[in-house]
Amino acid sequence: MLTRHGAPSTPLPTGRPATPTQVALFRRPRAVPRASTVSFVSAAAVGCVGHRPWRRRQSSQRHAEGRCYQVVSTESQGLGVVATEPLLAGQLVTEEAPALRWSGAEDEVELKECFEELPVEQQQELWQLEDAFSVGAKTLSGIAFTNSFQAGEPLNPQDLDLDDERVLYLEISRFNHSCLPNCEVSWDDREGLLQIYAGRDVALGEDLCLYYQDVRMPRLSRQEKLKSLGFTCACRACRAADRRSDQRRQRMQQLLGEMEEVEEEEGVAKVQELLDLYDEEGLTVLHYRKAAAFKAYAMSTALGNVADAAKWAEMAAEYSLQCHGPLHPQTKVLSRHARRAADLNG
Ligand SMILES: C[S@@+](CC[C@H](N)C(=O)[O-])C[C@H]1O[C@@H](n2cnc3c(N)ncnc32)[C@H](O)[C@@H]1O
Repeated sequence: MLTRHGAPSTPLPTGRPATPTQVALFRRPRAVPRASTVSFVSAAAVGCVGHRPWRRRQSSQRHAEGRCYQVVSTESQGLGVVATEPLLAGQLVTEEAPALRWSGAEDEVELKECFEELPVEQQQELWQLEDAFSVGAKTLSGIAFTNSFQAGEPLNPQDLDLDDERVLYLEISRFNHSCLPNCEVSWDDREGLLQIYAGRDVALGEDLCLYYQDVRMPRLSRQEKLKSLGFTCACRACRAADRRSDQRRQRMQQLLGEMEEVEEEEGVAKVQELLDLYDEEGLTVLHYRKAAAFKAYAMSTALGNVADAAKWAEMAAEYSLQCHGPLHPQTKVLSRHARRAADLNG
């Protein structure tokens, strides 16, 4: 919340992705029937906002020819996902209903009971998923540790709580992590769907990757954190081990910390520096940019700078449109702010 700046009391959209996270134990999960409406989406323009087109075409059937991606074997990351056609920034890549949804802790026996309530076909699919934790034979909890997401879109990373609801998806589980991701997730609370959007334009044949954790830190810190998720990151950024990249990400981390304390005027300059660093680093994550723009909007509002406030609000709304789509509550709220700020600016 940015209320202490006297700016909008709207919850601040943050850059925290819904990440597959290790959960120690499990409580009774609920089996969620797999929606027959799971849709796979490919490209076609139906709308255009500002300089960044927002595009989607929805296929109502779940079949291969409706998809814009394919699951393939990768060299060093097991299975992964590649684009089977060029994608545009802000394009909905896929959305999926969870196969399992449970309150995320404590009882493996109950997890097993719940798993057994799933139709056999789904049980078999679930056993095919990666298990990065078990030594020898796969276990259900190992699969859940490796592939589940936290349900919902918490406002702050600190909100992450092991009791939170967890969700597991059969298809989306195949998206690998990258510290230079080109896709990001959005939670659709209305239907419990997880959606994946292209964070930038993507070429045919490119790997489609999410980020399982905040990637705005130097390589060694990223690697250490990812080890707790059971693997050593082999993404392009980690393989490159570039000293300048580490310096940029170190500075991002520093700026994000400073932003919590800073005076508004200095804060807007820091947001701009952060966005410039994202550009230099090729870090296209729309959630990060949306959060930064919203922060600058709030601070510009507090400073009474209506022209800047209108510019930042429009930017935040546009990023939200691209990483959440037009119906998401954050997009609606940010669009309202953008309209109000534009009116004030005349
Ligand atoms: C959610 S699964 C992703 C799909 C998985 N590759 C598969 O074969 O089903 C997460 C697992 O994929 C692998 N993985 C994902 N991103 C990776 C990366 N950047 N580097 C190395 N392994 C990765 C790790 O084994 C990790 O535990």
